[in-house]
Amino acid sequence: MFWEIFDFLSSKCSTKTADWLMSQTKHRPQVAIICGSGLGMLADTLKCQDSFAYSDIPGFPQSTVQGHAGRLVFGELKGKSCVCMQGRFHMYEGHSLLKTTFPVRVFKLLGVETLFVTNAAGSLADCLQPGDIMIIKDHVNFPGLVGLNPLCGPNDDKFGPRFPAMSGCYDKNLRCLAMEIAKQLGVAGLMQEGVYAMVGGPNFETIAEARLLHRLGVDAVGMSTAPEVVVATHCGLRVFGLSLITNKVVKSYEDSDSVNHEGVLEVGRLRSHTVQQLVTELIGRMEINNNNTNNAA
Ligand SMILES: O=P(O)(O)O[C@H]1O[C@H](CO)[C@@H](O)[C@H]1O
Ligand SMILES: Nc1nc2[nH]cnc2c(=O)[nH]1
Repeated sequence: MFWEIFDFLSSKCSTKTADWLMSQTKHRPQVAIICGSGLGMLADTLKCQDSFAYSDIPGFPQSTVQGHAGRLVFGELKGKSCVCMQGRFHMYEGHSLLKTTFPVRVFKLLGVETLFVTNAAGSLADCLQPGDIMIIKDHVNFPGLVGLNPLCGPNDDKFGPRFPAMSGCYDKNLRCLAMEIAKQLGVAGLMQEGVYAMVGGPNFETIAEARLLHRLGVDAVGMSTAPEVVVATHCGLRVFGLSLITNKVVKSYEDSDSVNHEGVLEVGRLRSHTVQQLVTELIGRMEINNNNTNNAA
């Protein structure tokens, strides 16, 4: 009963929100971008903007984290129609996973075909330094592995199947194109592919946790992204993801470094231009398949 009410509300709500947005803007986005902590400047690249505070959008959750402005920006980028979330929702804010991923289904209903997810993350791999950019090749969804998954509850067949495959959820062609663009922009030295892991947060890792993640083969860790990608893949969106490495995760008891959110945001500011260039070129050069038949509407 509980799940039935929840599911009904989610499905109805996303349709209501998408309809409201379509009544307020002429943009019909093909691409959606979710900005990670300190990466909200990605929206500044959009031309002919229509912008909405989350608090004005029916059904939208509210951002509570510093570095997440809480605005949905529509606009054009290199001839493609885009929508950009300046601020995402995290599980640790107290949102249900249905709420943290709610915008993804709204994007599907708006006709979006490709989702760009970005985040700030700590590095566990020795070869990833603060300021580097990791193209996400795959993820480990730790909350998902223990049942904290936005797809739990009755399946909404309008969006996708009960048991969606997640192998290949980060599009290989887009990953290759991103590396090619990085070479042309002269920033290939900052970039490599890796595995992102989502943990629940809001605390950063203990040293024992950091060592565990490292041994498990995780390259970068954060507190977001995986649920959005699961929901996007479930409803057939193509996904590209990148992590801006904002800090090294402390793995040694001898190391006196410690991470804080202000430092995370600062690295975002320092790398804003490069991240903007990469995303702009990638969106400009990627093919749109127009395979969002919008059959979830
Ligand atoms: O994942 P995004 O939203 O980029 O933010 C990352 O940065 C914050 C910690 O500084 C956490 O919210 C973590 O998930
Ligand atoms: N969990 C986690 N999230 C982050 N976001 C940015 N840096 C970090 C980090 O070191 N750990």
